[in-house]
Amino acid sequence: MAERIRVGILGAGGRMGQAIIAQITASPDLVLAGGVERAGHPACGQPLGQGKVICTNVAPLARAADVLVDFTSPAALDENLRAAVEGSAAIVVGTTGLEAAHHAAIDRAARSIAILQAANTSLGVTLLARLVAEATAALGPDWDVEIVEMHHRHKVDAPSGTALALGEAAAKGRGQPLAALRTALRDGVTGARRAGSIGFASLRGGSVAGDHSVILAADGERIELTHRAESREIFARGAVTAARWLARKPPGRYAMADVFG
Ligand SMILES: NC(=O)C1=CN([C@@H]2O[C@H](COP(=O)(O)OP(=O)(O)OC[C@H]3O[C@@H](n4cnc5c(N)ncnc54)[C@H](OP(=O)(O)O)[C@@H]3O)[C@@H](O)[C@H]2O)C=CC1
Ligand SMILES: O=C(O)C1=N[C@H](C(=O)O)C[C@H](O)C1
Repeated sequence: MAERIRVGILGAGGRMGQAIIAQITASPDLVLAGGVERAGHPACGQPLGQGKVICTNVAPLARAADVLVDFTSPAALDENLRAAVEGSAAIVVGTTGLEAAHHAAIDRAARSIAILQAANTSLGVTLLARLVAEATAALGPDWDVEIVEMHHRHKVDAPSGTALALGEAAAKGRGQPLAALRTALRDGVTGARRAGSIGFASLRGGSVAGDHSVILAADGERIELTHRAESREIFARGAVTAARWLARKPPGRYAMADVFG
């Protein structure tokens, strides 16, 4: 039997960390190499697979794992990437709220290790992004693009990483970067809509796992492309599929579309 792939979980005590641990425990070809949490977290020191949850630094886990899975916070990314590079571990980055400097750090690390960054690891959203790019390319700039997302009351970043990724897909369909088309948040007397722009709206409440709609609106008609996550299991499943796929890949930056084909 082939060697099992050793997976380390960054943010092991979090909502996604727990959902991913459940998926790995049910996968005979994978083994938990341990986890990392923030100092003082109740999970610190608890046994996890072949290791335990450590709360000091990521380096020992990166050395013990073939692949790390990171669902933490943007503030943790630099240290997580550094540990992955030093430990020669691949890394799946699912954390959202990333800024240009985080993406530059991912690009640098991808020169020496395999990295997959995705704001949404579900199969449905991976396909939705492709459909959105095709739709905006086909429809042209007379169709206004608005992206609406709703998430649970605990979410800390807005717009969601997925909404921004769908915005990137819509902008790509128009052959432009999102930065050139994105509108500022609307509040007060905003003036009329700027032609060709892409708008975002974020709702927060309850336990919603993640809903995203891309609305394409023209004079007299409207298309709405919607994805609804019914639970975190779809993200966890995709993250584990990505980790398995990435574990033995050469250095480089990859996306979920590479995994699902
Ligand atoms: N790509 C995708 O498909 C998905 C992405 N996400 C994203 O994943 C991230 C996590 O989401 P979720 O699990 O709901 O959030 P949680 O807050 O439940 O989990 C994050 C965990 O990481 C820990 N953490 C935060 N910062 C650090 C740090 N510097 N070092 C070590 N541990 C740290 C947190 O500890 P503490 O509680 O002490 O802060 C917490 O236990 C978010 O950015 C979210 O948007 C979520 C779902 C799907
Ligand atoms: O924080 C969440 O929960 C989610 N975050 C991701 C995002 O920001 O897009 C993915 C998913 O929608 C759930």
